[in-house]
Amino acid sequence: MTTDTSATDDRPFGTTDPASAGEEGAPFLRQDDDASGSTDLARELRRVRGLVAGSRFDDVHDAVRTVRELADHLEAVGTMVRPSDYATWGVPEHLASNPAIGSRNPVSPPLEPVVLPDATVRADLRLGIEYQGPPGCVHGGIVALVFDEMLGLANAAAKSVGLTADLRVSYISPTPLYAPLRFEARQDRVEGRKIWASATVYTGETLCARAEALFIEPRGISDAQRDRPIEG
Ligand SMILES: CCCCCCCC(=O)SCCNC(=O)CCNC(=O)[C@H](O)C(C)(C)COP(=O)(O)OP(=O)(O)OC[C@H]1O[C@@H](n2cnc3c(N)ncnc32)[C@H](O)[C@@H]1OP(=O)(O)O
Repeated sequence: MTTDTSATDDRPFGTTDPASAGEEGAPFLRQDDDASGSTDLARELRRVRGLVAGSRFDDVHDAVRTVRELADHLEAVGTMVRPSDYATWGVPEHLASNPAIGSRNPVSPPLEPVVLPDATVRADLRLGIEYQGPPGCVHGGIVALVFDEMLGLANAAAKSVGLTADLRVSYISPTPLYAPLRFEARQDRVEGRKIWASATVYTGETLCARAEALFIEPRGISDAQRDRPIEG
């Protein structure tokens, strides 16, 4: 496997300005497929993940061989991206490998956030057995993961950049698997480098959990980076 050191050029990633969203919201994040098939590959691997975690099998040794061959093939034909290529704000493509929302990461839940005109970010989704914690319910760590991402996106919608410093989740009632879930996050206030944001997840009328978080803007952020927190 070779290493790509030139991953800092312009890529088709970005966000929608809340001002241009209608009442129903507009897709917030743009993570265009790079035409290599990587996004489709991640989609199929998500299916595999759900099937492996949620099925009983008599004998899957043939599948083990197939998947091992696939991994060997990908290792041979791929160009490894170094995390350090994406280590600064303003280099957006790292989003694709994000475990909460990355289009190329098979681990990421099926998050398709929309932004509302008031800069609230909303995501409607269902989570399958691969996200199970208590029987029939979503794992609390997964709820926290989705909250963290949604809160970060709400900051991006409000044109700010922050690292999570403190994240508090109150689990009010179990978050059911396979049920329609609605996550909503919004930025509450900013004081200097401190950013407060909050979020909820409901199934129907039932509040499952809520989150409150403090983010800290990294030192040395420029106005341009603040203005375009994901596009860079
Ligand atoms: C668009 C995609 C969105 C993605 C969202 C994903 C979010 C993430 O996963 S981020 C990863 C997880 N978070 C981290 O790794 C952060 C690790 N922590 C750090 O790097 C540092 O602690 C950091 C940057 C947060 C703060 O460090 P630093 O810049 O030195 O801040 P510092 O100057 O000490 O503090 C600034 C202020 O914040 C306060 N503060 C800092 N940390 C905390 C905290 N944990 N709790 C409460 N207050 C805090 C300080 O008291 C200080 O307050 P004041 O100005 O009133 O004195």
